[in-house]
Amino acid sequence: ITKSHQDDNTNLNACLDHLLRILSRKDKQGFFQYPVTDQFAPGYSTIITRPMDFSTMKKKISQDDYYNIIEFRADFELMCENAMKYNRPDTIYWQAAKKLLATGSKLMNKDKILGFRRSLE
Ligand SMILES: COc1ccc(C(=O)NC2CCC2)cc1-c1cc(C(C)=O)n2cccnc12
Repeated sequence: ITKSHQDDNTNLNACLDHLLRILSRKDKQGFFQYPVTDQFAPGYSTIITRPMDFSTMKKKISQDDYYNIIEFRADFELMCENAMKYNRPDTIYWQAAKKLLATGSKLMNKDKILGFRRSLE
């Protein structure tokens, strides 16, 4: 019997929720939990055209917005790259983003993703 589209998404969403929890736990200071506001970061919305944060990624999972793990990883990388673009290398935000990006790359490297996909079949 063929699996319904909904089944596929349920497995994928369970996978993505798991990845989000692991990555989110690394952000102990909460710098990536919510959208950055211009109030805290002057000029942020003009410098960063595609903002991303963990709460937005969580909402996208619940709305079935991610077709696969690659799309989820792209949003994660966007979130880290935004922080390394807006903030200078000597800031706590730039350094936190770099560390987070390294964790994500290990967690979602090509082989791991292949393994995930096989487990979804
Ligand atoms: C949701 O975003 C945040 C939430 C809380 C904090 C925060 O607790 N900042 C205090 C630590 C020194 C002030 C910072 C941020 C924050 C993230 C960021 C990012 C991710 O660029 N940021 C940049 C400039 C100024 N503040 C921030």
